[in-house]
Amino acid sequence: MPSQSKALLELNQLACGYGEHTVVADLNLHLRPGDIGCLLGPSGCGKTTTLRAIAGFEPVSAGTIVLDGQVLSSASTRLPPEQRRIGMVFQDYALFPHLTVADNIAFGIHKHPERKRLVSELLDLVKLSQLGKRYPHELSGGQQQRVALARAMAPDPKLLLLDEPFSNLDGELRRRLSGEVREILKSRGISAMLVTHDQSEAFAVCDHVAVLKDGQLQQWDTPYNLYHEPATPFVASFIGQGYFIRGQMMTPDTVQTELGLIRGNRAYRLPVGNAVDVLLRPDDVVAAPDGDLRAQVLGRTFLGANILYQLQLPTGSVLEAIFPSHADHSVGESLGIRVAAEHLVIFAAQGSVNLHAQLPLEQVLDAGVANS
Ligand SMILES: Nc1ncnc2c1ncn2[C@@H]1O[C@H](COP(=O)(O)OP(=O)(O)OP(=O)(O)O)[C@@H](O)[C@H]1O
Repeated sequence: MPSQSKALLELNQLACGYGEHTVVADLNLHLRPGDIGCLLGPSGCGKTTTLRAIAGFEPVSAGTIVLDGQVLSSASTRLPPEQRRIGMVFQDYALFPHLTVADNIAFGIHKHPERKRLVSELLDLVKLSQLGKRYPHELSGGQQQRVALARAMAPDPKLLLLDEPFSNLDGELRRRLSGEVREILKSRGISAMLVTHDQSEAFAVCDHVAVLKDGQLQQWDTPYNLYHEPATPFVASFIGQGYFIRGQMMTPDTVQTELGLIRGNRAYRLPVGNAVDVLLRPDDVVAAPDGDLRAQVLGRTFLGANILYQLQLPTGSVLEAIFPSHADHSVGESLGIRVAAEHLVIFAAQGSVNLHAQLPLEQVLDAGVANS
């Protein structure tokens, strides 16, 4: 997966903030040409600040922002936003209310000799060719967002920045438009960086995602790796669902837990004998009707094709499991389960560790060997 191709956008040891207040520090990431990247993290972690620094609206206090080999920002230089060849799509679309859709799109290319053709192409691309003469207030939210996208694409920027582009839209429209935007960007090979705090949106739209916490980069990786190979406990709990259960390293690739002996698909660097926390996603737990390991249904959420169950183990530990909804279990029912984790995610145990209190060994051994 890692490619040797030259990065389009490089953030190198980037630090930025407001006055003396550093918001983001030591941020390193490289976006490849044609890729859609994402800055994801909880409110206040510095996503918008980073995006605004890339756009040239905020200074950087250390490190560099490099686009296509050119240093745009450093502690001593800042190329003005209009000279960066970067397009921006804002959360509130920021369309000009007194201009038609076509004139909004043409705004940044009014001197271009082929302006008419370009506007017509872009209208087609964003599926608004019938609405060129309308004004923004005559459009739905999703249509306004597509105009904003077309307007940002018109000057042929090297990079598009999108700041929470779907946050004003709800549910189904949000999901559909985010898919459409990905298709539009991919069809033109446009590189983009998007800000969101919505993990499912980041996964649906982006090739690479930076998870930020308190202005620190936790991981820059593909959605698949963030989910299956989170680098830190924060990423593990921020991305997707899951619970940690306590365990003990038995060999470099096996952990003893109350769910039995769980084997990973590689050797881990944690010393044998150490207490660890093992992440179990709902899809890591499968039904084993005749199994010895039992769990009680604490709660259930019907999701259509699947049901998400909250389960309690005999020790009191809680985990989640997702099963197809044709097997319908009620709260209070006892289920046989086993672990089928292909990507075992293990961290050194967090907080105070009392392994024996958490994991009565006889119970562990009674539970048998899972996933071995
Ligand atoms: N203009 C400003 N002056 C001073 N501090 C600011 C300014 N804008 C943002 N901050 C602070 O910088 C930190 C990061 O803000 P930022 O907007 O980058 O976060 P974010 O991750 O985009 O959050 P959200 O998801 O809520 O938009 C916050 O503590 C915020 O209060």
